[in-house]
Amino acid sequence: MQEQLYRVLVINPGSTSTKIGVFDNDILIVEKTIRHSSEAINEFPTIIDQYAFRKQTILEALDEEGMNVSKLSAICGRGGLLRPIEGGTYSVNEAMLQDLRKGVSGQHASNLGGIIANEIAEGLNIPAFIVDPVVVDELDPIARISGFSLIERKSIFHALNQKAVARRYAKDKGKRYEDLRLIVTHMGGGITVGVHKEGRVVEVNNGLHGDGPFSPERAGTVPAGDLVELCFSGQYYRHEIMKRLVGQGGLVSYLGTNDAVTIEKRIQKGDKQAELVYDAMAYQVAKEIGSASAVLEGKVDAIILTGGLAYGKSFVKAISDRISWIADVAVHPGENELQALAEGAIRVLNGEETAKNY
Ligand SMILES: Nc1ncnc2c1ncn2[C@@H]1O[C@H](COP(=O)(O)OP(=O)(O)O)[C@@H](O)[C@H]1O
Ligand SMILES: CCCC(=O)OP(=O)(O)O
Repeated sequence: MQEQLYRVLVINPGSTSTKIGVFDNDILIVEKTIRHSSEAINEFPTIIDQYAFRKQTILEALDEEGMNVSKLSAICGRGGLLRPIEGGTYSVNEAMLQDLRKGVSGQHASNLGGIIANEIAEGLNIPAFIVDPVVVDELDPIARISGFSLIERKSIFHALNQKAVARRYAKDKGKRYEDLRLIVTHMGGGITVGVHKEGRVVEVNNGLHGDGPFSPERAGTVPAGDLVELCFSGQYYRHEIMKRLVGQGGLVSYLGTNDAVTIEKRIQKGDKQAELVYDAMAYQVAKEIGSASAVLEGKVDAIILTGGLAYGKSFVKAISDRISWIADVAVHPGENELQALAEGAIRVLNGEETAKNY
């Protein structure tokens, strides 16, 4: 019997890029990454204000590739900051759209994934899905304790790619993901270090506006008392401080750009400040991996480095030199997110799974 062909458009809005792919079943036939400078992104006061710009970017990219959208079977977007939920493929519904528009758990570009997928799908009368959104929550109870009873730690991370890369690593080693103890470090616009203990992410830093290493555009953990003083100094509005932490934090705040490639060039030309800050980011990532290894009591099968920053050889070396004593370091540059989104949609289209309801 001939296999049914499903053509799926996948949409992955990240903080520094919009990535799209078109798949015929699990075969990628079109892939496009559009990078956004921090200036371009910072022109928009809120994430939802980026909606028309991101959607237009996607439609233009499809047009450039000569892709006829009328042949699509479904559209799948990266899921955003919803209420905490278990992993899986979800149909986009009205409750989800409302929460994404509101930013019920915060503001991040991935909130636009489900919204744009739904908008294009509605016009074509086909289903829209999201898969493993950034709020997938498998934290152990102990990991939720922040040390301040009014504030609970949250699971906000690159769930889609961390899970996809971890599963791929297990498969390559001929093992089951559920049998491994891995530390997966996704290094993109945000950086998250997840402790994958036998198939569950029991500990991870909240890479949006919680804690962990600083990243190209996020502040990560900052000294709490000093932050409180700044908030009440009368110098800043709430939204300004938030923007300094998310969007204008990290590399952007020290060096004015979220682009590690530009920073590497500046370092090669002798820019000492760029060298110090870039190495400080590697140092903080290494510290977070060290603390993740304590969660696993030192019994770590492998440390996986992934995301766009994992293309940077000197950056990867600066981390590896500090942590390779813990376990083998596997480098998986870029991400598996487009494939993981397509596979999640196709599992539902071919009846292998039923889409979950939000
Ligand atoms: N070849 C490369 N070398 C070093 N850094 C890179 C390279 N390619 C991309 N990056 C950096 O990776 C970061 C973006 O990672 P990515 O995973 O694409 O982020 P996001 O999905 O959050 O937009 C940027 O700082 C970018 O400059
Ligand atoms: C909100 C956690 C996921 C994240 O930081 O994604 P980007 O690196 O794509 O911004």
